[in-house]
Amino acid sequence: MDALLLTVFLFLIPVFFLLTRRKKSSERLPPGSLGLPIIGQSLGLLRAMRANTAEKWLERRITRYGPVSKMSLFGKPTVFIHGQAANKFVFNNDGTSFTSQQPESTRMILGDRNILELSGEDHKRVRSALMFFLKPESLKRYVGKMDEEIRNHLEMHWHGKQKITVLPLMKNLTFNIICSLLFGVERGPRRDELIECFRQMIEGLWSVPVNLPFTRYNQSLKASKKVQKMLKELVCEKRVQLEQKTTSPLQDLVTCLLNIRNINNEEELTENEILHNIMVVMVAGYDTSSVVITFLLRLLANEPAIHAAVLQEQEEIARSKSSGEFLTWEDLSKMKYTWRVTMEILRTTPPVFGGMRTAIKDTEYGGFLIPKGWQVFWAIPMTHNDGSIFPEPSNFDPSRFENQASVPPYSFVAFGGGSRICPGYEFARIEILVSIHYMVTQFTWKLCADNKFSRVPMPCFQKMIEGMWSVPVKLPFTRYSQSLKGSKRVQDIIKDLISEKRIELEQKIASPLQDLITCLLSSRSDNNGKVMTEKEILHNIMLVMVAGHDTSSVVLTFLLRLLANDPVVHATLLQEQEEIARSKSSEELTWKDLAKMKYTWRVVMETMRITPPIFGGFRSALKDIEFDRFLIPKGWQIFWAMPMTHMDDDIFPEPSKFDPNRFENQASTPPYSFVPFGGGPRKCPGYEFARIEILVAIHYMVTQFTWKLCADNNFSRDPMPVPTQGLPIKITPRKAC
Ligand code: HEM
Repeated sequence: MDALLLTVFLFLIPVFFLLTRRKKSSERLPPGSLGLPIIGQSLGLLRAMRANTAEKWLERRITRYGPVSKMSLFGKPTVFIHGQAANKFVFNNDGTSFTSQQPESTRMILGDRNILELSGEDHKRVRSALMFFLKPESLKRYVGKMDEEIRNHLEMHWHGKQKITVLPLMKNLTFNIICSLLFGVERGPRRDELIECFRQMIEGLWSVPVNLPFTRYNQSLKASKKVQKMLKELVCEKRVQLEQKTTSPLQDLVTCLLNIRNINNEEELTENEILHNIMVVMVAGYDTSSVVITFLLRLLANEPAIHAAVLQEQEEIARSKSSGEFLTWEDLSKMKYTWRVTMEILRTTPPVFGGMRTAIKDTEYGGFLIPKGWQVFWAIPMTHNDGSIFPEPSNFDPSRFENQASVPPYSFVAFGGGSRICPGYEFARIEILVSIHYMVTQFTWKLCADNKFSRVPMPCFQKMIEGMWSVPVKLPFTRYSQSLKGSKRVQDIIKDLISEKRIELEQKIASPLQDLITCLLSSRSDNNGKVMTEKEILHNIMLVMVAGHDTSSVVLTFLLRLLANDPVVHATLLQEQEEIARSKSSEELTWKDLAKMKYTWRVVMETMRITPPIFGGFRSALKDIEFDRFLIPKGWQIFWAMPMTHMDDDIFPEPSKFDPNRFENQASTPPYSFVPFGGGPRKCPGYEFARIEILVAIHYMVTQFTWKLCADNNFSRDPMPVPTQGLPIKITPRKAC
């Protein structure tokens, strides 16, 4: 018995110490809550990012819990730290206390030998190989090449255009620069294919890693395989060229990496390391500089004084060059004011919000424990908006970077710091400065739409639409679930809009007929004088958005396809539209002009007969009904399909023939036969709206452009009819627009 007691006692001693030690550690854990299992605070942070209030969200936590707090992000316990000292702590302890932390999806898509996954000696080796190309001494010789790419971009996408959308164009520009300088892939089909696959690949980079046929992650993995295959071929070609001395080791990043040798004269990086790091550089260089240039253009449109000062600096440089001469490294060093403006953009809207590290051992910060395996989250804006470092931080003031030495260390961290500081800094600087040089000296611009921004890569409305016709399985990775999330965001935005409009109506700043929302807010029921509820307005606005979005766009797409394939119809339609155009000076089209577009509308009708955007619809039987001697029981669905009537040769002889003239005498079309807009009390109320938008759009398209189809002509139903390749066309302006 004594022996038993002694054994139990001896067993309990370590357990006691373990428990008390654990208790002490947990007492030293930072304050805060880990929230719900798995979800934690992830949704809150993501929602705040989308609403562009992530800084405020974090500030609220700081007010509540102090400078160091715990939370749970993306399924892992996390310690949030911020400020200059926190930045220093994270940057200086990389490799000793922390390791870089990427989501599983990133590792699988970009490859496990990419620099973000590496630590210690491997990280140093790969980084110094990348830096061999990305250091200023090497990059100096590529300014001219960058210049050529940017001028080309402006020639193709800016000149001759009245309106452009900046962000997608800037992404296109930065990708083209990467292709040219980093991979030596010149313009042409190979570059186009690479761009397409790359876009698909990055879609799923931050997605939930569930590899099922319909997930984004799965699509992204497939695209990543294609990109890797293409890059592998490229690496092989470059290797042969280097061996045959038909290319120089300094030609581009790939040749540079292949040429670096270790002490045994073997390639310093393995094939996988080269591949995975080319991929990471593609991703890192694509989204960052493009965002900075976009925000610079927005700022220059809003701030005439800053624009004037940038222009003056750039014009002086332009005057010192002969026509067609490329910018040089020396020219860039003269762009001091422009770079200060860029730094202030990077301070106020850093493209990278912050980063994550994983603790590789128990570590202490600010008197609290960061347990081994936990994440550390550091956020750049918290330092950039610190008034003790940058006085009046919400003022946009480039002069704060006049004396850069006066900016305290670890305070301006848009490019990170320490051993993982962004190696693309100089590359980004060149592309931003050269782009701005040509943009300000060759163009002026004004903003068309609103100025707001959020931190979401995907437009939420598009996401909502994508899931409309999906199977309603609410799991985190399904289209349906993405769509529900998109819908929530859209609802939030519309709710805000309704509130704003309600105030504007009350204050009589807006008229009841201003738009659909003001109209619905002002409307009263004929029967009882009741107004619509907030929910009714919200849900019906959403419905109108969906109903009006996919339908007219599909009709216009199929019209363009038809007009490219049928020269006779095109010529007749063009003649009608040109007559109308000739009767006008530069004024806008009117209701009367639309009434003259008789032949065009017949073409539209025939397009909708053959390819109705809506396939059909469902009704639910409220009671047992009989149709054609059969019973449709109460509660059953009725499915009616439009094409069956539109293709009925008793009604439309030779139904597969495209013949707009069958609508010459519309009264001759039997009732209930041509039903693209439905019929009865539920007939589409957007009929006239669609008519106007289609006719106005087609008027300007045919009078200003000619076009040819590039790819195949097939289409499928998703459930709307969609050309399988989105209908790429080659357009040529007919006359100066
Ligand atoms: C304005 C443009 C850019 C900004 C603001 C930016 C920002 C950053 C930041 C903050 C980090 C560190 C993240 C961390 O420590 O967790 C980083 C890392 C990195 N950046 Fe950039 N970046 C920019 C452009 C580029 C370009 C053009 C390239 C490539 C040509 C590039 C390649 C990389 C790579 C490879 C890393 C990982 C470095 C490592 O782990 O050692 N970046 N960037």
